[in-house]
Amino acid sequence: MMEDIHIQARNLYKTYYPALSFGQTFKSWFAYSSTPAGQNALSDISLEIPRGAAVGLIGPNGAGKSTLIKIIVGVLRPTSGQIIVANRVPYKDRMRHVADLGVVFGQRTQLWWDLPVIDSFRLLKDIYDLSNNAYVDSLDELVALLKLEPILKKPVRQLSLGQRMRAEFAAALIHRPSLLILDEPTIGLDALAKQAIRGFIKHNLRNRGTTLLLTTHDMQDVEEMTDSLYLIGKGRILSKGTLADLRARFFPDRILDVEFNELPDLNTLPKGLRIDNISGNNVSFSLSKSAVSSKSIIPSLYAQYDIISLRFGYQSAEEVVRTFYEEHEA
Ligand SMILES: Nc1ncnc2c1ncn2[C@@H]1O[C@H](COP(=O)(O)OP(=O)(O)OP(=O)(O)O)[C@@H](O)[C@H]1O
Repeated sequence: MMEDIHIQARNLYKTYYPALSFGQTFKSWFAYSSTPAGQNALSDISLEIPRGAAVGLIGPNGAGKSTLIKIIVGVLRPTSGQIIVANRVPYKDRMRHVADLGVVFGQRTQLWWDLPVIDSFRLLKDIYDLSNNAYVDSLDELVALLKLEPILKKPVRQLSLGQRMRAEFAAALIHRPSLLILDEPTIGLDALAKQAIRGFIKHNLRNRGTTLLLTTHDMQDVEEMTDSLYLIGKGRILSKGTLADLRARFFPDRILDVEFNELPDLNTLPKGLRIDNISGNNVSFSLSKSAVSSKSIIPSLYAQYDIISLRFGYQSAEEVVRTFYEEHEA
């Protein structure tokens, strides 16, 4: 069976031209070359996102993520190339497009600032032209999942950022869209509020088949909410795949953190272990996957040393992505 592609971009370019003053515009009519130099925010972007996938778009500041999101949302038109979302061209068919789209921008609100939260939801009911039943079903579900009951009657301006973001998610999903776009959804949130958002996405949204597109600088977001990612730099797609692929490419070794009762003489380590870092009685080792199996290494370490705790891990997503961009720059 052919995969159902939800978002497809082919050879997208977006060039921003500087705004010209009247005088500059007038001059440009007579200049030999009348096209002002533009800046390519996107260069030759092609991607395919299957329905139901959860995809992260990551890249440094200015890489072009927001520009790409705006084209997918339909508020920007590409300079050239093709964008199709659910068989529609977003910027041409905006009414039908937004009816099936939810967006959460961490830095902006879509709620009415001075109104109680519930009034924003009622306004959205009218905007999306939802039936009473559809609205009540969806609202009840979102209020329960996002724990909104205590804040429904509060004006948005009185909410903490964590409360407001939960309300933003409800507003983005009240019409049960098939595509949810999140632009830095956890920015500025404390650890608990981040966890509430990530948990909601992982446990409640993913199993419904909603397609998720996420941009973030927070690699924990990527790790917990997405299955694959596109790495963008200077307006181009530099790589795509899973975090596990990327990790295997840059950090094939596993990490073993050991806390010793007393730092021992580590000259006669079991084969395949390499010391990465020593801090007090804690030692981080690299463990080359091909050389040793964790099953055999644990008993030999315990037999040889006085160990308090031992933990296997992987290089953090942050480190993996940082290394990718560093290598790419080099
Ligand atoms: N309206 C605009 N007019 C002119 N240039 C713009 C405009 N919007 C963005 N740009 C430029 O396009 C490039 C890509 O910007 P974009 O905002 O898409 O990047 P980003 O990856 O979202 O960055 P960030 O992580 O900082 O949000 C940048 O060089 C930016 O300066």
